[in-house]
Order: sequence, then C-alpha cells, then structure tokens
Amino acid sequence: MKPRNGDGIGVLMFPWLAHGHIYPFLELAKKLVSRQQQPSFHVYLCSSPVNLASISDIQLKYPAIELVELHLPSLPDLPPNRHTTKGLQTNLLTTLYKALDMASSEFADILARLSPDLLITDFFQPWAPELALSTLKIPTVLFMTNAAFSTALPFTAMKNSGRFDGVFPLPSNYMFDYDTHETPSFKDRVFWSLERSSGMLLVKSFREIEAEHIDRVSEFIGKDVVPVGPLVPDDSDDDDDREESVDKVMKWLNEKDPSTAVVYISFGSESYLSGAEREELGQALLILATKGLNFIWVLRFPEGEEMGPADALPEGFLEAVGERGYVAVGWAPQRRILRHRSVAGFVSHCGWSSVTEGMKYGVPIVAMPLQNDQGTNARLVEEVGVGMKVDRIDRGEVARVIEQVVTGESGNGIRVKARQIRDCLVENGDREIDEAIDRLVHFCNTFSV
Ligand SMILES: C[C@@H]1O[C@H](OP(=O)(O)OP(=O)(O)OC[C@H]2O[C@@H](n3ccc(=O)[nH]c3=O)[C@H](O)[C@@H]2O)[C@H](O)[C@H](O)[C@H]1O
Repeated sequence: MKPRNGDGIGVLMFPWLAHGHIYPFLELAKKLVSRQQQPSFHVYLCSSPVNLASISDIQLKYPAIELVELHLPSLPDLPPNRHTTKGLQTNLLTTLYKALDMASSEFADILARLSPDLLITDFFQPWAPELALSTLKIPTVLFMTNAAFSTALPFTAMKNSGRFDGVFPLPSNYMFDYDTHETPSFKDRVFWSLERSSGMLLVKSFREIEAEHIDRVSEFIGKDVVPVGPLVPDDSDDDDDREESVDKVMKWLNEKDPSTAVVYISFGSESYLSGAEREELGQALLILATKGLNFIWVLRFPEGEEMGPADALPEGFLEAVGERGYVAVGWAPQRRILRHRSVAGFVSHCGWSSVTEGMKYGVPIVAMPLQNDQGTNARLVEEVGVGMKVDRIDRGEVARVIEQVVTGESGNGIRVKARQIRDCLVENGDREIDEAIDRLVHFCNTFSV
C-alpha cells in the first residue's frame, strides 16, 4: 500500500485514557520518529486535552510527534478535567468508557482529516479500527501496553474449558448504539479489539521473559504478535527534572550511606490502598525500620479523597521512622529512584510499566497487586523469578516478604535473577524495537484490504 504522506509513514496513535497506556504509546512514538533509515515516521498522538496537557512539551524534543485533541462530551460527574483515569474514582470508569465511545464521530473526523497510513490503537475503543478500516481502508495495529501473559490467560481458560474454538465471541459488525446497547464490558472491548487488528499486533514486552505467552496469544488470535521491548524511557528523557519535589527526594536518597538498603513503594497512577491496607503496610515498615531498613513511600489518593501523611499513616508513624523513611505525597520520580544505587527493593502494585521498569533497573519486586491485570503481572514476576507476591496485606506477611526479597538469604536467587534480566536488557539494547519497526514498515507496505 502506497504511503499516504509523501515518502514517510503517517501514524495516528490512539491510546486508552490512562497514564499507564499513554506513556508506553508515547515511548513507541519516540522510537518511530527517531528511526534513521527511510521511510521515516510522522506520529499524531490523539487523546483528551487533560491527558495531552501532561505531555505538552514533547514536541520540543520530538517535532515529528504532533498532539491531536479529542473532545469527549461532558457527562454528569465527568467534566473535561476528568477525561483521564489519573486520580479518577473507580466508580466513574464506566462513565469514562461511555464518554470516549460518544466521541467516536469526532474521532472519525480526525481520521478523515489526517488520513494516516496506519492507526495504532488500544483495547478500550474497538470502534476505532472499524471506522479506520471500513470507511478509509486504513490498516490498524493493536498495541498491547500490558503483558502478553494477561492477554493469553482468558484464551487459555476458555480453551481448557472447550469454549474457545478460535471464533471470537462477538459479531464482527457490532457498532456502538447507546439507544439499544449498554456500554460494552471490558472483556468485550478486549476481544473485539483483538479481532479488529488488521493483521499484526504489538506488545510492550520482550521474548526473554514472555516468549511462550507472546506465541500463545499469536496462536490463539491467528495474527503476528510482535514484542517492542520494555519501552522504558531513556534516562535523558526524565520528564520531572523541573520539579522541586524531585530535588527533595533525590537529596534524601543521595545522603544515604551507600550500604543502606532503601525500598521504594508505589502503586501507580490509578490504584489506591484502603485505609486498612495503609495501616498494615505502615506497621510492616515500622517493624523493618527498627531493623535498619529505609524506604520511600509514594502516597496517592483519588481526587477529592486526599489526606495528609499524618492522617493517612499509623499513629506516630512519621516520628517513629524519622530519617529512615521518606513519604512522597502524590508523585515521585520513579525511574530516577529505581536506578539509584541504594534502592534494593520495589514494593509495587505491578502495573505493567512499573514491572518493566523494575526489570530494566534490576530491582527485585515485592508484588502487592490491587486491581486489573496487576494480579497476572504479579504471577509473571514470580514465574520469571524477579520477585515475590505477598499473599495478603497484613503487617507480618508484608514485613516477611520485604525482608526476604531485599536482604534474606532465601531471596538471594531473586536478586540474582533481577540482575540477570537487567543485564540481558542492557545487552539487547534496541534490538527488539528495531525489529518491530521493520515489521511495521513491511506491514504498511504490503497491506491490502
Ligand atoms: C498498563 C496499565 O497501566 C495502569 O497504570 P498505572 O499507572 O497504575 O501503573 P503503571 O503501568 O505501573 O504505570 C505507572 C507509571 O507512572 C510512573 N510513576 C508512578 C508513580 C509515581 O509516583 N511516579 C511515577 O513516575 C511509573 O514510572 C510508571 O511509568 C495500571 O497499572 C494497569 O494495571 C496496567 O496494566
């Protein structure tokens, strides 16, 4: 198929409205536009204005990445500043799905106006590939920002129960019609998006840890699934070096004696501990602090439920831990912290970007999954051998697993494996992403409806 935009390839990218999806898409866009050989790429990244505001300066460094606003309708409790999952109350997620669905006609206008050579889309808006392919004959690639394992699981379960014979459980001409249909479920959206991808999918993963799961998904859906590597931003791309809060936490970390083991604790941009879970984790850290362990804990709350550390943490917690603990309210420079020499463990909800960052920097993971695919990501962390999952969030169990993973004799294998995966990623460099981009070019040039 002849590229539409001169001799280059014009790509429209359309991630789901979550921080943990937009950033992997943005990393993929950076790799595409940085390609040296012909054809070059030009990327349009489409999202809500509130999401694009958080990456607005990307064009300073990457002029071939253009941001395209998609205006979702304002719905009850969902004004424009809430057209993102960051800080969104969980009960508003279905409303956000619906608002995005209702923007499909504006998206169709964007498609027609830009007329890209390729649409790279996400799981939650399966109407997008239908619009691209049926009216404009634009090929679509689904980019899975989650682990291949979490996509393979439902198919494996259905196959084992004999309910999956390769036919997708959705009529292929199903379009959104809110007069007659309720908003499609998460599962329906995933299956439908997998079916609608033109002929190739990308996955934010790498064969060293997921070859079997990548091949399994490929076999189930009958399309090539191509890994793009961990897609962890280059150190030079830290987007937080302007903030005073960054200096404070890095100063605290840099002043630590190099022999001090520091544990970094964070639960991503859209998952939150309950009050009881914060209490249990806090008590576990009090136990470990008396044994000399230090930690950085990122405290985040859904919008409107914010509280200060003194109210959010156990009675007397801050006084008891003193200089051994740093509580960062709202946000912390996660990648900068994870690659610091003193960081010896990562207590994580196992959002997929956090897992790949832990692996990139060789930090063993204490898995505390809270929702979505985090449970399957935690299982994968144990399967690969780079971490251990807490069985329940109570002070004894959490303290036991942190101590085991970070310093315990029995955790030594985990620490060795975490360093091995890090070294393998360093050695592989950009091999997988370069191969994936070559496959994408071939796909665009040979696609025919
Ligand atoms: C794909 C999907 O992403 C979602 O996003 P979420 O933000 O929760 O978690 P991450 O994927 O770890 O993404 C979080 C991203 O925010 C960065 N960060 C986070 C906290 C902080 O204080 N500072 C930071 O820099 C972190 O470095 C990472 O890049 C869900 O998990 C979902 O389970 C997962 O499959």
